Amino acid sequence: MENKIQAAREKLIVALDVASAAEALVLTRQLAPYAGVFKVGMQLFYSAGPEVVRQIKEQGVKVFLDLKLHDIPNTVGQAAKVLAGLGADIINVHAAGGTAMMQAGAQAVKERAAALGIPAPLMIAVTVLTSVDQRIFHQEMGLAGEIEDRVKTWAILTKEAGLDGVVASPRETSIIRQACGKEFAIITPGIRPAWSVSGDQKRIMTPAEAIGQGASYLVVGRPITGSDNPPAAAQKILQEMAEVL
Ligand SMILES: O=C(O)c1cc(=O)[nH]c(=O)n1[C@@H]1O[C@H](COP(=O)(O)O)[C@@H](O)[C@H]1O
Repeated sequence: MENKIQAAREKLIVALDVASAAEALVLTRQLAPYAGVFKVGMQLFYSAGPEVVRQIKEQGVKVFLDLKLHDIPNTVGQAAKVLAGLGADIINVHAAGGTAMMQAGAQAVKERAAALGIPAPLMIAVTVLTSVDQRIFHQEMGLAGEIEDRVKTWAILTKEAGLDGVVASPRETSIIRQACGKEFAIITPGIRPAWSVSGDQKRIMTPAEAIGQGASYLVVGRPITGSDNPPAAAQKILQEMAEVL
């Protein structure tokens, strides 16, 4: 069981959606025994600045820098180059930006990492956000068909563009795994243990279900960071993941 707990820890990403480096570092210290990766998103990065990436890494954990780049290829390439220099382990863009944009980001990251002599971060594309349901997809975004078909198409495009994986809901994981193979990284937010509230997330699954579908990593934020006892919540989720590994 100890091996399975360790394997589960490598797959658990805690979303540090907090407003300051101080709060992020307290959570990282408390939760590092249970999670191997910590996610710095827009709120934390915009308030604490790039330095927070290094501060979190000093705790001996990996950093997923979730800034979801989405712009013209040149702009994304230049921005990705800067982010690769911060030492993040995972960086992401939006697949909706298209092949040329994803390629520009991926190439810039590889070149910058090679120039610095550091391992290249995983370059990941966000498919359809987990807060989007079929109604929003059709009526507000004006997209036809099923969400899972769009996710599959974008996952294949992502792989063809030379990226390492995608962010998607756990509900699309098995379709992506089938289409893109076992080496392709699938990062799944929208994780809600049976004891937690769904909030703004729409396409959700429990930690055990997401692992059962073949997710490479699970992103969990509020069920852990918003609980009265974050380490206990993280431990409970880790246990649930380990039981099905
Ligand atoms: O790229 C992401 O990480 C992401 C993509 C997505 O489709 N859905 C999604 O929730 N996320 C992120 O995953 C985290 C989920 O947090 P909780 O809903 O609090 O568990 C947030 O930090 C989101 O920004």
